[in-house]
Amino acid sequence: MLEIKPLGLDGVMEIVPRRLTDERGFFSEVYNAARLSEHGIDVSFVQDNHSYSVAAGTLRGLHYQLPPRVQAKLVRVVRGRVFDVAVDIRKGSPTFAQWIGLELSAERWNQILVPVGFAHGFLTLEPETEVVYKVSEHYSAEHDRAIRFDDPQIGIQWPLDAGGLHLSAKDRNAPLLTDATPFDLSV
Ligand SMILES: Cc1cn([C@H]2C[C@H](O)[C@@H](COP(=O)(O)OP(=O)(O)O[C@H]3O[C@H](C)C(=O)[C@H](O)[C@H]3O)O2)c(=O)[nH]c1=O
Repeated sequence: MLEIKPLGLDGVMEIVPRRLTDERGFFSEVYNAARLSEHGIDVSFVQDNHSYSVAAGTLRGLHYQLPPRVQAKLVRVVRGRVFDVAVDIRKGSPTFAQWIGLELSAERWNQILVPVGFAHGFLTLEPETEVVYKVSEHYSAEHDRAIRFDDPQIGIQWPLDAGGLHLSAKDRNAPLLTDATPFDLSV
């Protein structure tokens, strides 16, 4: 019922659930804990989020929550397309500051699993894009943190086109990874 592909950074996976089509349209189990567990993915999610971005070129991220409110995320696009990015921010990790990017779209029907210890962000590639995602820990404004999307130490190759970039003030003024709140996510 689903395809799972490691993306080359510790635990970051692409997941593609099947769409069962008939003359009416399709049906898809977009989240099934037992199916994921069969593939060794045992994350309990406690909150569903839904973000809608009007314009292409909207960049949300890079975000994470500090311990003890760290979050794993299961992200998918139900309308439009995004370039989705996970960054390893675990102090002491051999792949610290490395990133993985993946296009998620309603058409591809694919998802990305972002484990605890990774910052997450996405750039919308079409207007009117809707992203829905599960998180494994409730939102905590006190533990919510951001890192600059264009941090040279990380070096994400965002597919920016000539259009403007739409950022929140929080993201525009986010610190670099080196100046981010010191934390040890390997706990
Ligand atoms: C994340 C979150 C936010 N909020 C409130 C806080 C603000 O009043 C408003 C917008 O929050 P923010 O600007 O942080 O939203 P995004 O920029 O889309 O943040 C998300 O962007 C990237 C892609 C992520 O991975 C995170 O899940 C999340 O940080 O919603 C809540 O009430 N609950 C929540 O779980």
